[in-house]
Amino acid sequence: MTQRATVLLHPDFRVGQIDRRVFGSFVEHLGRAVYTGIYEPGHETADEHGFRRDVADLTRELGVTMARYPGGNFVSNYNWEDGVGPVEERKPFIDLAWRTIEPNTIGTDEFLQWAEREGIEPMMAVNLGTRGVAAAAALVEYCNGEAGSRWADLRIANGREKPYGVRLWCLGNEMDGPWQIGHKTADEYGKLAAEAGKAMKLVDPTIELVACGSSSMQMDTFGEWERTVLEHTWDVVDHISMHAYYEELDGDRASFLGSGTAMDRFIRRVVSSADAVGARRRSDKAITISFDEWNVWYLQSRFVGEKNLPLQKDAPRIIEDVYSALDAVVVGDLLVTLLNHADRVPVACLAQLVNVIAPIMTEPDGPAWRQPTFHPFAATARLARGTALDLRVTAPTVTTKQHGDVPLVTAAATLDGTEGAVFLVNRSAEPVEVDLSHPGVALTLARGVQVTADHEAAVEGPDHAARTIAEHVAEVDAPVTAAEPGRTTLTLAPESWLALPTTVTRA
Ligand SMILES: O=[N+]([O-])c1ccc(O[C@@H]2O[C@@H](CO)[C@H](O)[C@H]2O)cc1
Repeated sequence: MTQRATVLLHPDFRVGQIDRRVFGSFVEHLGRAVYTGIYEPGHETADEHGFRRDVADLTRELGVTMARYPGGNFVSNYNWEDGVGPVEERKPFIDLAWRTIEPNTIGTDEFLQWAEREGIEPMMAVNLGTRGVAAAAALVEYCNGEAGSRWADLRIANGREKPYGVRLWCLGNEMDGPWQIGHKTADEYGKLAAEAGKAMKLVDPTIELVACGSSSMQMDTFGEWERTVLEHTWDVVDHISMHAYYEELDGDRASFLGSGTAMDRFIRRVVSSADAVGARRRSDKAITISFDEWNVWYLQSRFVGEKNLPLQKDAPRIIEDVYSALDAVVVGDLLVTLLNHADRVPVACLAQLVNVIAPIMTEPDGPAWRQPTFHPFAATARLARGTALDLRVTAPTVTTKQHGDVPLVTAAATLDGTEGAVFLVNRSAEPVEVDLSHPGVALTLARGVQVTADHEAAVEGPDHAARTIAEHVAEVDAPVTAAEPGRTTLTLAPESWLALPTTVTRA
């Protein structure tokens, strides 16, 4: 018998306004993200600054609103001063995070000017691994200061008069992770982050600060880390970070397809941890979440075994995961989860943008192309505007090894005036009938985008990616099987993600 789910939608039931920064991404000095990724002078599409036009065009098509830089693990041993000033005077150094010789050809100015040209809001991270308060405050002054002080004047001497006005700042990266250069306990990090943040806001009171949360929900210190860090930083920070990567392990497809539920629980737990600190302090402040690293990453199954990286130079090929259509369905489902938490997750970054666990791939001196995961992100960034609606979803569940019971159908909906979008995921291997109930509301569902999962391992290179996309990503009519006033029935394809533009009018 066909499985059924119900989704109740009403324009008055709302989660919250969607912050466009939730469609951010991430450019780290890692592998080929920067060199031969966004930047490759001599490439046939390179602009006058040496940045690849083909990559920038795909970035625009992807709909990325914001980009985090320069790390990631990279930032925890980075001296930002080494990456500014005349390029010919910059010295290479050993990036200890990825054991790569970093030439310092691209630094703060080059990145910020690229982001500005491409209309992307930058999100900068400061080094709280090997450095501290003074270097962090100096970098804010370098980026945002007006003429008349040392670091702002250095920026001007380096050819940039106007302050960049970088609004979002990460206080370090994954400082709870033993792999991090300058790894700290929650107390050590919390105290340092509070002081660095205080100094940074004294330089520019308009900035927003992100404290490091846990590197994943599986960290032994998860929960206690958030509590301790927020106790120290409560008065100075605006957001706490979350990072999560999901992968299919041992062919356990059901758990992998349930990743969005794991992300949902992770968000609820971090919100609870933050609110518990606030409650104890009798504070009305709502700390929000910067989910500044999320994606599918074959981390345990591939990367962890390859962690003893040899020292390399010239932008080595590391962490260049190749994605399947199944991965794309999961990415779409993770976006559904983020939309459903629009009230507490204003900032998120798909990690990363180019070549490194990325929706966009390049060959040096060759083409740039989309991975299957490109499409659910691009469609969501394009369609999800205005307010996220608070849906009521009733769906059959499946018991998974990793996450226990997870629903077989997930959904999100957004509304901007009378224009909206509905996002639906079927995690089951069978078709599912969804009764979309919209009492008192006339709903039209237009042609949208569907991704259906595949069963093959992804193969490197543009040809396989193009074939997978041609076979599994399609523009489709809304799969409506019945409609009556206040109720529309749709059939969702097995293991699929669907985005449909809607118009919503009160009947
Ligand atoms: O679970 N792990 O073993 C693990 C290891 C590294 C790790 O790094 C994070 O992911 C990297 C790639 O985006 C970023 O540079 C860093 O912030 C995140 C998780």
